[in-house]
Amino acid sequence: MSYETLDLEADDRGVLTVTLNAPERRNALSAKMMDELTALSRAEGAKARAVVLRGAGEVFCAGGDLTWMQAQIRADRDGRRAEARRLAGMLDALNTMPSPLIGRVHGGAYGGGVGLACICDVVVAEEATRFGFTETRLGIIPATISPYVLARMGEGRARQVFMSARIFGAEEAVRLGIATRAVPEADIDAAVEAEVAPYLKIARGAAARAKALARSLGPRIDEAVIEATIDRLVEAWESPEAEEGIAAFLEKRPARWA
Ligand SMILES: C/C(=C\C(=O)SCCNC(=O)CCNC(=O)[C@H](O)C(C)(C)COP(=O)(O)OP(=O)(O)OC[C@H]1O[C@@H](n2cnc3c(N)ncnc32)[C@H](O)[C@@H]1OP(=O)(O)O)CC(=O)O
Repeated sequence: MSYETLDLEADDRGVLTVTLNAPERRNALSAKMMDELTALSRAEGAKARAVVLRGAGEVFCAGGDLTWMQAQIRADRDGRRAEARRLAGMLDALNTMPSPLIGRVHGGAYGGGVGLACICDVVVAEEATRFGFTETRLGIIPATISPYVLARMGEGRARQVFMSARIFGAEEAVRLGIATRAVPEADIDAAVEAEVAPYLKIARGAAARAKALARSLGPRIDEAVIEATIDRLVEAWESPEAEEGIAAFLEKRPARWA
């Protein structure tokens, strides 16, 4: 399959490196990129011995594409639900992909970008990376990503970072359980390679079953939970705060809150 928004590079060990490739928009998750990540997780990604996920340009991923979100605010309810389901479906497809998923995170990860990191089995972050659940600055909430985030950090810490939308560094991301380790910029590729290495020596089927077992025994992320997050995102898009917050970002001005 060919991809417009992803660059794929497979090596002879079965390691597939997937690069989010829309650097001019800071790798924001457009509808096209979501569909391609879903397709990849069921095709090449599912067959790889390990998948490394990274971003082109200055940041790993700026989260959901806010021009796409603004279009949902202006769409009808059925359209909004379908698009929220597109995002939730992509997160579920990646989360249930049997192959080990190793995140190589640099520069910044915001909103859905942190959500992607939370779906990875291992995350190596550059020390200078900035993280943030910035949704409440935009008048929306971390909705479809929230089950994966809660699985990493628990309710108490999620409340703090979700509600405040504060930006934090890579060391704190490690403490919160988002990243496995933080390394200097010069060491990141070697660190990713060190994280990939164990997966080249183990039985792939057993590793996939271990991943599925951990998922089934961890916090419940089933169809009902995913549907509830879709409802919450649709509700968020329907609020006047979303209209103002997203417009303010796209118009490069401070939001005017009531
Ligand atoms: C998944 C769910 C929710 C979300 O994910 S909501 C989105 C959360 N993300 C953010 O709040 C990040 C928004 N972006 C930024 O804060 C900054 O762009 C940056 C990532 C810190 C990078 O800053 P920098 O100064 O390097 O670059 P610019 O701001 O000038 O951006 C360049 C260019 O890219 C456009 N852009 C950036 N981010 C997005 C985005 N998320 N969506 C659309 N477009 C984006 C930006 O507008 C600039 O475009 P120009 O046309 O060049 O001006 C919900 C759930 O959980 O369900």
